[in-house]
Formats: sequence, structure tokens, C-alpha cells
Amino acid sequence: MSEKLLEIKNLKTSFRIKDDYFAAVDDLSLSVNKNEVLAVVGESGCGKSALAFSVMGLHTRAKIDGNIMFKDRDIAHMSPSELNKLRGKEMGMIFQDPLTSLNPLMEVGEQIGETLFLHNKALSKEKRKEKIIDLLNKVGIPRPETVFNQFPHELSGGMRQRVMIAMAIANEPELLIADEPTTALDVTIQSQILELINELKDDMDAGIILITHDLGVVAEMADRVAVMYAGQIVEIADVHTLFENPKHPYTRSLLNSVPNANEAQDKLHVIQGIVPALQNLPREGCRFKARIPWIEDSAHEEHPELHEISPGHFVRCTCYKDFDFPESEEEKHGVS
Ligand SMILES: Nc1ncnc2c1ncn2[C@@H]1O[C@H](COP(=O)(O)OP(=O)(O)OP(=O)(O)O)[C@@H](O)[C@H]1O
Repeated sequence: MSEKLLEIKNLKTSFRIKDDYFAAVDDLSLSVNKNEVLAVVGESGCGKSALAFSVMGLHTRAKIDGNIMFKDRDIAHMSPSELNKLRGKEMGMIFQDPLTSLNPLMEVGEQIGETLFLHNKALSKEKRKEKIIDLLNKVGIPRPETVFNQFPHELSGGMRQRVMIAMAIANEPELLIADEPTTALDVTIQSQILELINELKDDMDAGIILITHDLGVVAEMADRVAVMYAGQIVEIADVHTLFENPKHPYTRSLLNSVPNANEAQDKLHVIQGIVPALQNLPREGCRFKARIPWIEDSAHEEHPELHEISPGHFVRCTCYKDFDFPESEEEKHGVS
């Protein structure tokens, strides 16, 4: 039986725009087990990073409602000092762009050392250095003794990403959030980094939230997949089910918009439109409705819910039952 590490219940993360608050994560619930990679996918602007930052307690101005239970403690409402004790120790995060999270003025060894020191003041200077070299080795950095004394700008993008991973895992966190960890990297480095994250999962029995818009990465890495649209989860299932039997029109559109090298495909489907800006998100009814105008209004639920259609496979709104891709351009634009 898998052991639950994180349980998010009815999370609502809202940002203030002018005089109102608008939810970027809107009543979202999900859980992550130990030794599991949960991928969170969706187009730009659907709320993936807002979710990750909420879990890490990194939003300074957002309004957070709901609960984020991490090992039976509600971290959604912890004080900043309590959260600081958890971050970097029990929870680690890998960001998309290492330059935003590494200090440009500090040598690599010193930065990793600081993270170690913050959470383990008893470690002697010598032991700390030993541990840092070990970590640099572990994340596949050649000549770790040299890199120890280098500044981030002296390293390549792939090496910087590895340094950030070394920092994120320095204290062996139980929960690791990786937000687009390989987007900026070329394909060979990307697969090495993913392999590394996979090893960490097994070595440390960690739970991992992997945020990405790359479905190839999802197929390779994830145990389960949550598909997000407009702040909500629209489908969640184990990775095999999600790729073999996707149901929600949004999931099917995402999968259908990716060329499949193994199969002959007649036509790629392009999802029309974009995720609306936060202030313009439809909050009533099916949020995806405007992007599939050829589907009858009556197919949608008034208050779309997540339906468990097979064990562990949840789909939001009944419109999935009637969904198919349009046969013609006219149909696609809702003209019959
Ligand atoms: N601090 C903020 N203030 C106001 N709006 C914000 C803030 N941060 C995010 N948003 C808005 O919240 C929505 C979700 O953004 P978020 O960055 O979580 O999306 P995302 O799915 O991670 O996108 P990407 O893949 O581009 O990073 C977007 O409409 C974004 O403009």
C-alpha cells in the first residue's frame, strides 16, 4: 500500500488584480505518495507554477485557502519561520531557470554549504565540504573540486541545473517539486537530468511533483498524471491510462497536438484559443466549453465535477462522453 506524503485539499490560490482577487488555482485537491512521480501538465497559464509555489509557501502576496497537508501538518497556514525550517530540508524545489535561484555572487560550494548549514549546524566544515563534493558527484558534475570554487556564470546551463538539483536534494527532502526542470536544456542533458530525478525518487523514497508541458517527459517519468486547465484538474489517472484512454477533451487535444513518431497520424489537432487571462477565466460551468464550440451545450454539466470513471481515473464534466474531434473546419467553429 503506497504511503501518502502530501494531500492538497480544496486549495485556492488567488492573486489580487486591481481591487479583486482571482483564483489561479481554484478548489484543487490531489495527493502525492512516497516514491511517486506525479506529473502536472497543461498549457502556459493554467496554474501549474501557482500550485507549486503554494505548496512551497513561496507566494508572498497571494491569498491561500484550503489545506496542504504534508505529513499530517497543514503547511498552507504555517508561519514563515516554520516554513523556512521545512523548505530545503523536508521539501526541495528545482526551478526552471537556475539563474533565478542561484546566487550569482556566491561560489557553488559556498551556496550548497549554506543550505546544508542552515539545516544541520553541527556538521563540521570538513564534513560539509566532503558532503558537497559527494553531492556534486551524485548529480554528475565532472571535476567537482574545481566546480566547488566556481561561480554560476562560469558553468554551462546543464551544469547550473545540476548544481541547483544538488542544492534541492542536499538535505534529502521527502518532497521534491520540479517546475519545468529541463525546458531550457538540450535533449541529451534533459534525459540525464530526468534520469537523475528518477534515481533520487528511488534512493530517497521521495515524492515528486513534476511540472511540465512536455508530454514526452511525462510518458518517461510519471507514475500518475494530473491535467490542469484554468486552475482546475480536469483529468487525473495513472500514466498508462492517461495515454491509452484519455477522456477529457482537453487531455485528448493536448495528446493529439503532439506528433507521434511511432504511428502514422492523419492530422494533428490544434486546440483553438488560449487559456484566458486570470480576470477573464470562465468560473461558471465547463471552463473548456468555449474552446470546443462544436460540442452541444447540453453535453456540459452545470457544475462540472470530477467523476471517477474507473479506479483512480477522474474526469471533470460530462462533456467527455460526447466529445470527438471535428470533421471539418466549419464544424470546428460551431457551424453545422
Ligand atoms: N503574482 C501574480 N499576480 C497576478 N497573476 C498571477 C501571478 N502569478 C501568476 N499569475 C496568473 O495566474 C495564472 C496562472 O499562472 P501560472 O504561472 O501558475 O501558470 P503556469 O501553468 O505555470 O504557466 P507557465 O507554464 O507559463 O509557467 C496566469 O493567468 C498568470 O498570469
